[in-house]
Amino acid sequence: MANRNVPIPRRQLYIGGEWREPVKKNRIPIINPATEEIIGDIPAATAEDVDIAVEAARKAIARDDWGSTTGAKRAKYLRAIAAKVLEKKSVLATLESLDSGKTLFESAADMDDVAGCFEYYADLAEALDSRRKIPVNLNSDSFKTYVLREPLGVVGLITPWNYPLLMAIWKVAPALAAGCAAILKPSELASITCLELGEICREIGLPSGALNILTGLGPEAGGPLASHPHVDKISFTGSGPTGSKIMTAAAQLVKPVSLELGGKSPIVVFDDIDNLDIAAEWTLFGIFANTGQVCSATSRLIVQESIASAFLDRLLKWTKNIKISDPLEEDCKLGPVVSAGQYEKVLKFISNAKSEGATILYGGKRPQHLKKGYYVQPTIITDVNTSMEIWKEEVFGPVLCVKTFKTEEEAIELANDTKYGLAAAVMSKDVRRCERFTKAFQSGIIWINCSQPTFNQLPWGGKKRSGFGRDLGEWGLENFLNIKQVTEYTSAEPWAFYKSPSKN
Ligand SMILES: NC(=O)c1ccc[n+]([C@@H]2O[C@H](COP(=O)([O-])OP(=O)(O)OC[C@H]3O[C@@H](n4cnc5c(N)ncnc54)[C@H](O)[C@@H]3O)[C@@H](O)[C@H]2O)c1
Ligand SMILES: NCCCC=O
Ligand code: NA
Repeated sequence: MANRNVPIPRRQLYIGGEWREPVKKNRIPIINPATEEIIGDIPAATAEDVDIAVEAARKAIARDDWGSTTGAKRAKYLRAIAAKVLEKKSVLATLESLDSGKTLFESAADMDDVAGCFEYYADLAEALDSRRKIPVNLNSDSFKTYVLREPLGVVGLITPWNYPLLMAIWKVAPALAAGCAAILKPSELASITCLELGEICREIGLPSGALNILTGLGPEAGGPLASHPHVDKISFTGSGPTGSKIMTAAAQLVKPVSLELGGKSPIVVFDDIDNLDIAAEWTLFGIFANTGQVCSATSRLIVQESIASAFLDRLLKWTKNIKISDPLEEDCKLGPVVSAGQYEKVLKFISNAKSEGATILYGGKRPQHLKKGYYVQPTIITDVNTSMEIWKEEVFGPVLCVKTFKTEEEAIELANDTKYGLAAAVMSKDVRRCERFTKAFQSGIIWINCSQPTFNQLPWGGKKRSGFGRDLGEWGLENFLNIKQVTEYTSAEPWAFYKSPSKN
């Protein structure tokens, strides 16, 4: 077991490069979901703190050391942050697990991803210097034109708890690479590592106000950020209902938003797969990794009827082998869900499925050997029909529902039978068929013969009610850039649209 006695730092809000007590001095308890114990507290920002942070960010934009630096200089800061994250990886990973219930293995992998994401956007920040001003040839003797890419300004980043630091960094790294000044509002359910990012920024000497971190409740801290007149954009990751509120607030000021929301993603398994075990493992990884609290979790298994029984049999064998324990224990593969609220919500989805007539093939309860903590067994549900809640709604927990199909057409129809459109997976050795599914799936992310692998270079986001806009890749950087066209009249001749008064 890793050292669970890692002290939980008592931090304040990180504003203008320093720690600052919230104006109203309120704090929110930190709960370890594995023990249900209070292990510390975080500051609770309100509208007053948002105002102070926005002012600090505006000053940073106006200063030479941030707003008008080169991408190459900003890249140095990003690389310094990446190096510090790696230096502190073990403590950060432990804190992430204590706060969110994520297995230590996954938390450590997240820290590598966090550092990799800063490195990736450092490369893009450097490359931006040569793309900052692009001439556009009009074949005109009278006009010279070019297009500028400039930082968008002050940006608000509102993020969820499922990958507490990683989801924040998917926005922080490109925002800083672009030269914006950012205000990060992480989830009140898991904010520790985001506050530690503040300490890292302080240690590496990030110019003050370039990144500000306001922990606090959604409506109290996130709400005023979304509706602030001097915040130029909101980039949000979280649930659909909150996304809708943020879009409504932003709409009042015609403020741009990007929304990364939930999903109910399908994984379609065909009978031509060579190896049932390989497909079974990907299927389980697609829904039980991070205890199913993944926006892109492939939570609907659509399996060809001819192999359904054999495949379910294999899934059960693999599922029974998953170690469920305190996330800091070695080889733990399934920790608790994040909070009491999430625990109740997941169990309610399972009991509703049962009362609607579905069969709980495996799991569905608290594991018997764990008396405390928000643990839910990995759960597989069969006899599902398309009108059931469990087929339609995002559970955000370790719950897989299963349907069978006979034909390819039927599989596509079932896969797209959702209001969401984040991700979709197909398992088949038929290359042409995989191409047909790639085209037919109504989603932003397609996995072929796998589920969930995620790379910094690739765009991340969905369609339908999974939101719009893209994080990651070059698209993630474009989110934070203003495109400005510049047109110069270069002719010595008059424009001659009006009759010249000197000719009267
Ligand atoms: N598409 C993606 O990339 C992606 C990634 C991770 C999570 N998610 C989604 O996130 C959801 C789970 O995360 P969650 O429970 O933290 O979501 P949530 O919507 O409850 O909270 C997300 C963030 O919004 C803040 N917030 C809440 N109410 C607010 C308000 N009125 N105004 C401004 N901010 C407010 C919260 O404090 C938190 O920081 C799931 O639906 C999941 O699918 C999506
Ligand atoms: N692999 C990272 C997925 C992020 C969404 O929840
Ligand atoms: Na917590």
